Amino acid sequence: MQVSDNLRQQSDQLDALLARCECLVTAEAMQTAYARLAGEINQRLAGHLPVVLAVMNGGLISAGQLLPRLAFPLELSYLHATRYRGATTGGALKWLAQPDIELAGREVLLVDDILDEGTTLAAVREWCIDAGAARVWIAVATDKQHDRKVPGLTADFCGVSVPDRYIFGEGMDYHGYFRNLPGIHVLPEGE
Ligand SMILES: O=P(O)(O)OC[C@H]1O[C@H](OP(=O)(O)OP(=O)(O)O)[C@H](O)[C@@H]1O
Ligand SMILES: Nc1nc2[nH]cnc2c(=O)[nH]1
Repeated sequence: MQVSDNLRQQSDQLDALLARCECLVTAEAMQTAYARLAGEINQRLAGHLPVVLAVMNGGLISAGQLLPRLAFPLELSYLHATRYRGATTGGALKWLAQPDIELAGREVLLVDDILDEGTTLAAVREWCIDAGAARVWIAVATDKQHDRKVPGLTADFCGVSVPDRYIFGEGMDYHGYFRNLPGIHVLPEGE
């Protein structure tokens, strides 16, 4: 099948953009961060039979990196709550899918790619508590450094701290693309 000129052009533009972007955290450094994060989670949650919830879409890669490194029985499900939907600034949270595991009385580990302002994880944590979760833990691959966080919301487990810029890779997108990129990348300043 022939790729349309339009798609080919878009693909070339994305390649050109990526070539101008800066890599903030290398793929190797992210592997080290996932391994440390998993070690911390193993220490805290082994024996608790937690429910691990990947926060889609961004949490897909973090969950995929962490889960094989968790050395205890757990149940896995996912939820899809989004407020950026391809944009570089956040809007209202929209739920697209809720978890299919009963959370009452369970310890729940939310896994996501980034804690930015915290609106997403605060709402998801609240939802889990309303569903009867005994305790909600938060694990993120990245934690963005600024003073706009939802008060009281912190990650229990964090891979790397990142500066206050729009980043992508390791599950995070740029207009829907680049989630599959290993490592953390930023747009050139001012773009
Ligand atoms: O801390 P916040 O400011 O709320 O931002 C963090 C959220 O933003 C991203 O999700 P997004 O809404 O982009 O959906 P996606 O996972 O499908 O990319 C990311 O995966 C987090 O869930
Ligand atoms: N891709 C991406 N998604 C986000 N969601 C919240 N902050 C960010 C960010 O910096 N990059």
